[in-house]
Amino acid sequence: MENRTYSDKELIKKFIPYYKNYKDILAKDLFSAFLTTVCELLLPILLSILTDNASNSSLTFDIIIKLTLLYILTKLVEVAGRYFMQSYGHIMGAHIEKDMRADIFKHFMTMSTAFFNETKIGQLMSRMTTDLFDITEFSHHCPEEFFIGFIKLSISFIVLMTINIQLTLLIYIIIPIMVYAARIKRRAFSKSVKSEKKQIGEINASIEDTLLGIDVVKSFANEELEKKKFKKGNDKFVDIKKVKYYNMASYNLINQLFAGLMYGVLIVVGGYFVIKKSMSPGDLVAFVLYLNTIIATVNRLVEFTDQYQKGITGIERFNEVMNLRSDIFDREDAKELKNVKGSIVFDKVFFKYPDQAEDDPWILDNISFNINVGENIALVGPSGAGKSTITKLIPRFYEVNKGEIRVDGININNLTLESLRNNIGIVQQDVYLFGGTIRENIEYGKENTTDEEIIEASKLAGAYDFIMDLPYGFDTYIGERGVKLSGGQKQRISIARVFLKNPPILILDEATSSLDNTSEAIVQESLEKLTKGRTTLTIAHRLSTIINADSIIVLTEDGIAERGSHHELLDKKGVYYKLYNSNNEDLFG
Ligand SMILES: Nc1ncnc2c1ncn2[C@@H]1O[C@H](COP(=O)(O)OP(=O)(O)OP(=O)(O)O)[C@@H](O)[C@H]1O
Repeated sequence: MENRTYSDKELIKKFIPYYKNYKDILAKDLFSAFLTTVCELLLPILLSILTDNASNSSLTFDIIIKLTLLYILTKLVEVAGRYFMQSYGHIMGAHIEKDMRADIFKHFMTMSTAFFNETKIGQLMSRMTTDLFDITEFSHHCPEEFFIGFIKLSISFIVLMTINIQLTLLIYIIIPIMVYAARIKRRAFSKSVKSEKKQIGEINASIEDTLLGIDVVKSFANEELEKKKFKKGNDKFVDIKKVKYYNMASYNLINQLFAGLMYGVLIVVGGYFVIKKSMSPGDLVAFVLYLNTIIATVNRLVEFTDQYQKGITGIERFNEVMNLRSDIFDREDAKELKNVKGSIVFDKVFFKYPDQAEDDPWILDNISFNINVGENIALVGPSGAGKSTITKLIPRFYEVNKGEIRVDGININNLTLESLRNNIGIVQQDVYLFGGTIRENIEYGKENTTDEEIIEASKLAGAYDFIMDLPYGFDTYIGERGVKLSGGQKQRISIARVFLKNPPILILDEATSSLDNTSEAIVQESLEKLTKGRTTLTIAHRLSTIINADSIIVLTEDGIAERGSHHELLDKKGVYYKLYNSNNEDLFG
């Protein structure tokens, strides 16, 4: 928890608004906690009365019956209070967890592509599960534990003070020393628990790494080396465990020593006061029972510091995520892109990815070109030249560093992201389909679609026939819960999505080799239909696409080398001609 931006107090202050909608549940939770605790604290008094009557030989059945009835009553209230406390506390926690999860999800949706490229999805998932769980537990246990602890220690103090001031003060002086010593050991214990978890994580990661790369291990006959590497981590695990258990044992030792000390004081000093008749035997019994409660409360509070720390760390990490601001957002005076025709201009564009160092060369270095309305452009060039980068800049997944990109003559930075992206259709090589039905995946292209529209779009995409052959047609589940689709089938579903969206601008990333010949032909046919009447930029790998394009842009690492039709470029006898004739596959990425 070193180098923290916010103190515990500031973090708790930021967290408190989450209780706002659940004040009534919190009040009920704490009231139940209060009832339970007070009832628990009544038991020593009942036993003290019983002992005093017994030692005075004044115990009667009448007293026993009254004490028993009182005991039953307090026990019933105590049990009921605990029941309500547990229910209300956890229900409030669940509400808070739901609200925080909704907030973090909403926030993720505002983040840019760069954020998701730079952040591991696993880490984000952990924030949505582990951190939120810790915060939920904190949200009700923290008020409950501190409230109960406070009531128990203060009521015990008041009751014991009315019995014997000196003895009470003697015991209460020992408590802070006990808390101090116990906390030191508890912290050391918690630290070793963390190291243990980290080590387990490392061991698991190393097993996973070796098993995933088992072919490489075997081909280098490196099994022994892997075993040695693994043994090191596995041995370290035992060393960490040793420290953990020593710390755990010392923590218990300290607790027992101090408890022993307090009981010792009670026997010696309490016994003395009983002999001196300034305390009755019943008072001594009350002291013993209250001391039990005090020690248990102190231990619980010290142990609760672990959960408290976890909760605070969770809140801190939650806060960190919520404080992240997307670097791509709508400008204050952003305009809607309406009635789009579809011309695209790159005007002296310089670009570097956000995670690149300042002195790294530009990925796009002063790139200028224009695509007229309805034109079909093929982008070709060697791998790494920046073809995909160009296509990511048009929907503003990243923003240019210098220069500007204009759609219909308007700088895209001055448009709302939603209106810009609504007018661009993207078909990627690697199609991602969401869990759910085929219909849901196609509908993703447009809200409130009719069955006719979905059927029409899938027919245009060449997907209708294979969908109808599936067990439940459009209602067939895909992915883990349902059928597995081939690469070509997935492509066609993603094309159907774009048909439904019907955008004036298209960006296509042509598949290189993942499709078999038949699928490729169908996909190609659907794509040709899709591009009709739309401004299209295709990262082209196939000669047929390149030849059919209105114009070819040849991108190399030094920028745009040439532009023209296939025949023009061949006639020019420049870069394209050389690459084409040398049959260099890199020409097409
Ligand atoms: N998210 C990123 N962060 C940093 N650098 C990146 C990122 N994505 C791509 N690059 C780099 O930008 C350069 C251009 O990559 P890009 O993917 O645009 O090339 P490409 O021409 O499409 O290549 P290919 O045909 O292999 O897909 C490469 O050097 C690549 O390493």
